[in-house]
Amino acid sequence: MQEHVIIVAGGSGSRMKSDIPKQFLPIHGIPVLMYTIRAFRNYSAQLNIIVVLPKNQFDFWQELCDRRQFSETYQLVEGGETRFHSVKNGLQQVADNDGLVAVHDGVRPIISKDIIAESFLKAAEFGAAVVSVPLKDSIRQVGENDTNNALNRETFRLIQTPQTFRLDWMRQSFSAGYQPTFTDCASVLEASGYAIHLIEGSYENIKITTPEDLRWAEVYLKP
Ligand SMILES: Nc1ccn([C@@H]2O[C@H](COP(=O)(O)OP(=O)(O)OP(=O)(O)O)[C@@H](O)[C@H]2O)c(=O)n1
Ligand SMILES: C[C@](O)(CO)[C@H](O)COP(=O)(O)O
Repeated sequence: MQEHVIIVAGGSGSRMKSDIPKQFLPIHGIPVLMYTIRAFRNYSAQLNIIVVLPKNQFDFWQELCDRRQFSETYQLVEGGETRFHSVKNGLQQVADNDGLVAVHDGVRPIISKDIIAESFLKAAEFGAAVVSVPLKDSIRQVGENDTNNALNRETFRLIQTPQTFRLDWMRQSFSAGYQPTFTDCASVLEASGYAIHLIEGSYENIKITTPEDLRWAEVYLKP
């Protein structure tokens, strides 16, 4: 079955508050997005890789690639207003309808070959495979008037990417339209009635969101 990945890097990185978009920030001198693309290429030479970036960052990205002689093969696609729209733009570049498509955050560079392989394997079996980890901290729900109450953390999971799906399920779900509650692809497919199969992720598979995440990424990533 043909495998595809849409690596979304079309966001603005507002929480990082950096001068350059967080997907381009250097870790050991190498831009974050290059680690992410390489992780998927190392998984498979046959994988169809689609990278989504804001149109106004294409030239800067090309400069970075030239400077670092980064020559991995992938299709470059323009980002959208929200993550949902960026994924949808990426999906339009996939010609196939029978294969599997993984969606991964461009700013999750510490993704292992084993997790990528498992996500495709389980998506082939269940139709929808989403990477997750159990909570290590306690959890409380906050309410009005400064109230809060304990919840059972065993009943929760933190959701990561890759999130991998049958292509026909993806197309059907993304054609149903955007809802502001969508924070990932799993929520989009769930809204269309598809069951999500959770698979084990990794605590190292962090999403680079705020400045301290960069320091962890430096520790986990080898130059
Ligand atoms: N319109 C958007 C918004 C987000 N993303 C991507 O979705 C991933 C997860 O989003 P997040 O970490 O929230 O990235 P940003 O939206 O860039 O960050 P922030 O929310 O801090 O502005 C990132 O790889 C981001 O580039 C995207 O492709 N297109
Ligand atoms: C897709 C995601 O990384 C799964 O944890 C997350 O939902 C992205 O959320 P964000 O609000 O775009 O950071």
